[in-house]
Amino acid sequence: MPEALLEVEGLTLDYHTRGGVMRAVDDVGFAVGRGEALVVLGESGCGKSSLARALMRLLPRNAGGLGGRVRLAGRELHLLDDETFRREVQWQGLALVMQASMNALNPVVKVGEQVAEPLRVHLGWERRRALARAAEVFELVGLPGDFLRRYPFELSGGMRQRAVLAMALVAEPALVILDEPTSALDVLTQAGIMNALKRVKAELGTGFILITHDVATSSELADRVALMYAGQLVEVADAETFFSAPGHPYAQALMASVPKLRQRERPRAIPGEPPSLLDPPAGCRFAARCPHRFADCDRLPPSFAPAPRQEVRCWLYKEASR
Ligand SMILES: Nc1ncnc2c1ncn2[C@@H]1O[C@H](COP(=O)(O)OP(=O)(O)OP(=O)(O)O)[C@@H](O)[C@H]1O
Repeated sequence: MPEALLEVEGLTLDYHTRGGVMRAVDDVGFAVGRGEALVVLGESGCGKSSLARALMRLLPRNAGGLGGRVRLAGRELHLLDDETFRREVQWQGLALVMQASMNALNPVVKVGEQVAEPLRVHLGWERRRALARAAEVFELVGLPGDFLRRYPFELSGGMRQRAVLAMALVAEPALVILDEPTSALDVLTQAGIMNALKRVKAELGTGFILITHDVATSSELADRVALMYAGQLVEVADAETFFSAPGHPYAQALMASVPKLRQRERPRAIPGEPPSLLDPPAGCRFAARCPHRFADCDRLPPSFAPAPRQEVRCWLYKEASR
């Protein structure tokens, strides 16, 4: 991995619900190198958006128990108060493109003004300079400069998504978190957005955390993959290793569930359901669905077995490394 840009250790986030306290992000740790794209992959409800919210401190009212250490370019973000975090880290350090944010653009404000807003409001740039910078970023993400003067309803879904991406990039953050950036779009539009992201990555050296449930999308941009299951990471590996030789039984099952061209075997669904985050099992969270389950899996939670290119949270690997 290149020099670490973002280092996350022991990140946790709880929600207070009627049914009790739910730990949606449980002891999550990973690193993202400079200019690197880490894909956080996992099925719906496993805690991916909660992870993004925890990193950006954009928490709903019923959230609590935000814990862990987050370092960005060596700066200890967890030691900052909220006010300093918003002023000094949001937009310039870390920026987030939230799920469905292309539908959250203000309908009565021209797109260019909205994209320039982080520069004007957070960095105090005057309007003309901010709009000129917005025009540069528009071009970078593949939007014609004259679209600055359009209203959101005059743009297609893909164009609006590019505009939201431009807004995240406008203050040149070191790292952008993208939560399901293409899930509401058709495949051609998705491909266009992924190409725009590749271009930004190559030209600006921006780091990315791309959150998705879609294996095909993830393989487009990923340098490394972090696979999430029931609130925890279960595998962190470089992309090539993950896609060619997934280690965790859940990773293997996930890859086997993806249809592939010219494959004789049918895609296999993963039987069963993930456990409730309100009452997760004491041992491995995937044990109930795992074809390789043995006695230890139900009794004790596995920790990560470290390996240079692939870390796996599974007793099979712990046993092997003993
Ligand atoms: N504000 C909240 N209050 C209570 N529970 C919540 C809240 N937000 C999310 N959850 C629950 O936390 C768990 C993780 O949700 P999260 O949205 O982070 O998952 P996800 O992997 O991003 O899924 P999706 O892709 O469907 O959004 C889920 O069980 C969800 O129902």
